[in-house]
This record gives sequence, structure tokens and C-alpha cells, in this order.
Amino acid sequence: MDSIIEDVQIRKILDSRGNPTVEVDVITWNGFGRAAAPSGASTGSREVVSFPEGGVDAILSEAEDIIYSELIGMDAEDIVTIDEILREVDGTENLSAIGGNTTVAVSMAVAKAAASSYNLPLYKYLGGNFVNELPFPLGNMMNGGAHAGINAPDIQEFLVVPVGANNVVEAVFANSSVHKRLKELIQTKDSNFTGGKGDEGGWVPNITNDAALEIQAQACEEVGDELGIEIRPSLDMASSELWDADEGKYVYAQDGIKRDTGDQIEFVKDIIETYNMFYVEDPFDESDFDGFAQLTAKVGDKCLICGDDLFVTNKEILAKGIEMNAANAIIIKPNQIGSLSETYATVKLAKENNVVPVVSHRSGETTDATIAHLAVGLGSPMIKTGAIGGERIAKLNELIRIEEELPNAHMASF
Ligand SMILES: C=C(OP(=O)(O)O)C(=O)O
Ligand SMILES: [Mg+2]
Repeated sequence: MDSIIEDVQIRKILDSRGNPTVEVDVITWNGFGRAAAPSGASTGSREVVSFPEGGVDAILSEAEDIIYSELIGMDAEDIVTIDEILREVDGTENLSAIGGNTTVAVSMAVAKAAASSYNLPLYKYLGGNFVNELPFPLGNMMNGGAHAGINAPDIQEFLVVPVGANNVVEAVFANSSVHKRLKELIQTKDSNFTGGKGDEGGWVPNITNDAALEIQAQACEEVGDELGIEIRPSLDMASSELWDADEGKYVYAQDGIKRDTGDQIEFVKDIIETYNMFYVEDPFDESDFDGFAQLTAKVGDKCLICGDDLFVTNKEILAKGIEMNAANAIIIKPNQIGSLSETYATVKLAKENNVVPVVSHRSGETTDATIAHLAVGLGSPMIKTGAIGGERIAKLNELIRIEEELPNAHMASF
């Protein structure tokens, strides 16, 4: 009774790039849930479609009416059935009729309404009363590729992980300190640097990939020494964006270099070893399971090799990756697959097979903080959600609140 759905509202709101996205309210007899969907720029080709042609406006009134009539009177606790109904309402494999962003926002708002109906925060509703582990934040320091303008490095994201942090507060402030230090270090390499930032709040310098890697490592070491905790560099190479299928090469425009798959394996291996990388995401094109598997075989014992565009939070595609030992980590973005129950199934399969799930934001975000709850509630030992910027700190500050609430809170282990 408490969690019976009484009302559903869908509205158009702004995302951090100034584009429209959807926010959904679900009202139950005794609760309320609100969730918004983010959007990617370097999207994987096997992701569900965010919105149908015509964008948010095309679904607003029509989808609201259909979803409203289907969901009213249902129990918000029955999330699996509700997610199935959303798929039926859409009627396409890739959710292109009403959009994966619509279905995921409804799905997450339903879960939050169910939790609220019993006066529980979402992380506790999902993870139970024994949940007490906090994820390490992967902080975004410098942006390149599809998240930046011209003359930026080709590598999309220069990230850091404060692996020695004892709690979330220490971790998020360590990341913001590295971000500040990097601004100073960029100025020593790029005298014209004006402090410009990319989509995820990282700096956008006009420097080579090598120069960026060097100052990233330097900032980790200097700030780590000052704070007395280990901070490790990491990357999202977003290699699908670099891959030229006609040439069969990864094109590094900033450096004027092209690499075939063999060169790319050696290049990434060398970066991991030289800079003691903790984590490297999408080192190969989204279709290259074999390249992933070769790299994981070479360096998977000392570095997390993570699939984002490779897996697109899809359980079936992850199953293929597990079979091939393609990676030892997976990015979890609910809007890549379109519902919370399918996201949960993918995380479960990953954990059962020692593949580390990393709950993640998108480059176009809102101030919705649901992924902070998902990371804690689903037991993700890392969360990728930037380091600074309003839509990024919405999640980081929510993690600080969750940490304060949890009895016996401690950082996750790998
Ligand atoms: C967050 C990312 O970018 P986008 O949201 O543009 O896919 C990413 O590639 O990991
Ligand atoms: Mg990525």
C-alpha cells in the first residue's frame, strides 16, 4: 500500500551542456522519487538510443500519458515488472521509440519512490542494512578528445584515484587538490592557458599527450606526498573516438601519430608501466575484444583494464568479455542500457566474475545524485563522477552525506 504509484510526471530540464533531458517524478501513497537522465558525447554504438528523433519534445506529452496509464496503481517495489513494461511500451530492441533516457529516468525515479515509501535512502533500499563500503572517486583532471575543443590532447580523460584515502572526505578533497595543482603545472607547459575546462570539469590544455601524462603523474606524486596518501594516475582513452576503421589505425591528431592495434597495445602497456597507472578505460575500439584481451593478459595483474564503449552496461556483451578475459573492470552507466533492473543484472554478473564495476556519470550531467546511491547500494568500489563542477560535486557531496550516515563506514577494497 505504502508504495503504490499514484502519479508520474515527466518534464524537460537542462543538462550541463545546455541540452534538454528528462526528469521524472514518481509519487506513491507514502513516498516520492525524482530522477533525471544524463547524456554522453562519446557514446558506444551499442548503447540504447537516448531519445527518439525530435528529442525530448517528441516524447513529452505522449510518453507521459502512456507511462502514466501503465504505471498508476502498480507497486513501485515491483521494479523488474515496471522495467519490462517500459520496454514493452517502447517496443524496440534499442529503446528508440520513447528513448532509453526516458525509461531509465522513470526506472530510477520508481526505485527512489519505493525507497522513500519506507523512509529509506536509495542506497539502503538497494544494498540492505549491512552496506558500509564507500567507493573511491575517480576524479577527472584534464579533458581531451570529444570532451574538449581543438588542440587538446587526444586522450579523453586524465583521471586520478586517491587509493590511499581513509574516507570519502579525504578522497574528494585529495582529488580537488590535484586538480588545483594541475592548473599550476599546465601553466608551466602552456603559457597561453586561460583556465578553460572541458565537459567534465577537467582542464583543457594545449599540450601533447606525453606532456599531459607527465604533469598528471607529477601532480599525483606532489599532492600525495603533501597529504600523506597514495594517489594514482588513471585514464579514459575513449579509443573508439580515435579509431579510423578505413585506415585500421588509431589517429592521435595532436601528436601527429597513427598506431595500428599492435602499436596501440605496446603504447598503452608502456604508459601503464611508466606511470604506474591504476586504471585504464577503453584502450581499444569498442569492437576490439581481442586487443582488450591481449592487453589484459599482459598488464591485468597490475592495472584495471576497463570496458565502457566495449560493454555499454549490457549483460550479454559483458558475458562475451568474461569468456574472452577481455577486461577486469566495467563502466556502469544506467542510461547505456535503459533501466535499473538491467543495470543491476550487469553489476551482479560482473561481481560474480571478479570484474570490478565502476558506476559512472556521463559527460552531459544534471545535479541528480542517484549514481552516488547506486555506487554504495550496488557495491561498486569506484565511482567516476568528476572532481569539480556543480553537476559533479552533486554526486561527491551526496557521498559525503552517505558516509556520515553509515555506521562503521569504510572505503571499499578491490
Ligand atoms: C563519461 C564518458 O563520456 P560520455 O558520457 O561522453 O560517454 C566516458 O566516456 O566514460
Ligand atoms: Mg569512457
